[in-house]
Amino acid sequence: MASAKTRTALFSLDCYHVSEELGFILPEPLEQLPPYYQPWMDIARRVPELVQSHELRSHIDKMPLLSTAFLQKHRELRLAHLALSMMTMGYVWQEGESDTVEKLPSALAVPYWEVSQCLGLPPVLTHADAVLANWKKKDPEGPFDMENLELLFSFPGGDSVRGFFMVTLLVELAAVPALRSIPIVINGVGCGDSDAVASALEDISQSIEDMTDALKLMHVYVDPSVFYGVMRIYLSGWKDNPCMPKGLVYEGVQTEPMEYSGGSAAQSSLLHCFDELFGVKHEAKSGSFLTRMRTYMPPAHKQLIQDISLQPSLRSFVQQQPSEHLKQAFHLCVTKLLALRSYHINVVSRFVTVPAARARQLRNQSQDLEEDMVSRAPKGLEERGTGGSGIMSFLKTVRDQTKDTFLFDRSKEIKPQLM
Ligand code: HEM
Repeated sequence: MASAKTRTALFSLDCYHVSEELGFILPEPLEQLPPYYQPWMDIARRVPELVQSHELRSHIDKMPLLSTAFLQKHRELRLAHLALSMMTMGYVWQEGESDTVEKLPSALAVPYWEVSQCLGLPPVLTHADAVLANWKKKDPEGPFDMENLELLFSFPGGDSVRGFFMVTLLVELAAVPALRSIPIVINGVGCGDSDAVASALEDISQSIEDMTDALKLMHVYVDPSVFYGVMRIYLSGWKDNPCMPKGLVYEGVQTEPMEYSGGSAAQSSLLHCFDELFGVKHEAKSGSFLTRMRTYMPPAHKQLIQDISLQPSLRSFVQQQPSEHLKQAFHLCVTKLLALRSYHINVVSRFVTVPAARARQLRNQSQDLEEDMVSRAPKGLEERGTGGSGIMSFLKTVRDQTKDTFLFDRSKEIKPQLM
């Protein structure tokens, strides 16, 4: 039996807004705000059609300036942040990269800023909005799967938008067993129980493999040309973005422009948790991008990552213990994480690099560009992720740093599908 001292020191997920069943996913997101906020909801729900008819900006310009005082509960604030984010991205990118805006009007900017302050999120669309809080079950009693899930809000791009956000949601869901095992690993290290740690690490490695399998669904549900040519711009931000070099003025908040990165699954807390748990050390430039991405997460999730990083090192524990079983389990985790990152690079290549090359080729041939969706994609984003990173070099550096976490050089022996 654990002593009172060790019991009080046990690590648990209780205070980090992590759900037992859904992990970082917001459980049962609200679908409606109090009736006072109907003007927001009416516009936010129509973003795809209003962008396509070039009317979103004029609707938002006529919107009343509403008080945020009637938004109290966490789920209300999350829904408000999501709705305001969708409107903001649509407003900024309605005319593509060539005719962006310098200012967000105060009726949008002021409440957006206030809601963001309450939640500790930035005033831009984040992974926590578009994925974690943007879902409902068609049949509330039915399963949490592709057929039974739908979006609360969307962008132009039809089924591919749903596919992109929902597949990402399913990746989050696949990681829940891994999240649940993190306290078992930390507590096992704390009391020197190498069997418990090994078994929890095996569960984590299985869960990471399931994340990779879920990510494979991207190819089923998302059309790369629609992703690249139509919807990707709406995820883009106004930091490190050549289309908006000055950033964006939030009217009524501050006269100076502000810069924020767009939505990216680099803002998902999952891999940040695994990196801290396994002791993956990132190189300076990619590490600082990833650290900056943590400021785009709900504060409780960011805190969890931070607290995992403060625990005694799992990697050193595995090194010191004589158990071969433990070493194997740790290696399996790093191998699966490496395989996930390698597979993700494949996905990015298919959804960004290949369409970008095609768009360049079409431009050089100066063909009838309107014919092809990819050629309508913003040129400024060709080399960049929506989070603003220089894509491939960043992703490959992060993947290679993961390899350095092996206790000894097994990377050649294990042969994950590296590119
Ligand atoms: C079509 C699908 C996807 C594309 C095109 C894509 C693209 C990208 C890009 C361009 C980056 C670089 C950072 C940035 O500037 O945004 C990135 C980073 C990242 N993405 Fe994705 N992504 C996709 C799906 C996903 C999914 C479903 C996940 C899982 C939750 C994910 C997890 C990550 C992570 C964790 C990073 C940070 C780098 C790392 O830790 O390895 N991505 N992604």
